[in-house]
Amino acid sequence: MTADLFDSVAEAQPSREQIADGAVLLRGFVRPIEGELVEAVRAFVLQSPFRRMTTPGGYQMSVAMTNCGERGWITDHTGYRYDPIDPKTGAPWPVMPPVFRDLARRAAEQGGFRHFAPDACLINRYEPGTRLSLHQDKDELDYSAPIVSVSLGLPATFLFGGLARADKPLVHGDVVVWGGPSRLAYHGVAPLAEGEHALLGRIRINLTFRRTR
Ligand SMILES: O=C(O)CCC(=O)C(=O)O
Ligand SMILES: [Fe+2]
Repeated sequence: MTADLFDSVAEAQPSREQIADGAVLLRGFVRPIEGELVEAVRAFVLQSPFRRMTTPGGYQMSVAMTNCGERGWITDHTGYRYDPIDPKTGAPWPVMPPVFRDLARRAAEQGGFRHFAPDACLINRYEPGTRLSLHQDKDELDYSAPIVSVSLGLPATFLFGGLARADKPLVHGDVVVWGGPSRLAYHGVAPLAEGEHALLGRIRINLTFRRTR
């Protein structure tokens, strides 16, 4: 416990960096609640496990995914969509806990977007070698709400708006918020490097909060 207290003084100095028009990087933003977030994800996956979904083109994604919230993002041979039911379990997705809603709202506010109320949280799991190719988040009905994206575990090189931010990888605790003029910016994740994270081991978890309608 004592070591944790000293760590939080030394490391958890949140900072806010504008990365594009309408996009900010909040370093260390979720460090104060990292334990709660990780425990929540552990509980979700008992109900709705990680799975590698298939794209409409028939490819299996290398990122394993699950969701929490009123609706979850899924892909299969018929297309991409949000669905209130987990196709793997036939039941609703795990409920999005207040700590998730609150963090998404607070982060969005730091990006200049007030009253963000996500109804979906996509949970991505990366292992070394896993990547996510460049794409836009555009399966939502209304682009006025931002995207809030939380990084936990191993660091990742985030590609945003055509720029490789290799000089400053996203690390555990960081949050990226993009909306407004950046809402449809292309982004992706370069293949994850080998590593071992103190809390999560050999993985990276990303939480992507969205308002889908
Ligand atoms: O893992 C990340 O940092 C990005 C995830 C993402 O872009 C997505 O889920 O749409
Ligand atoms: Fe995305």
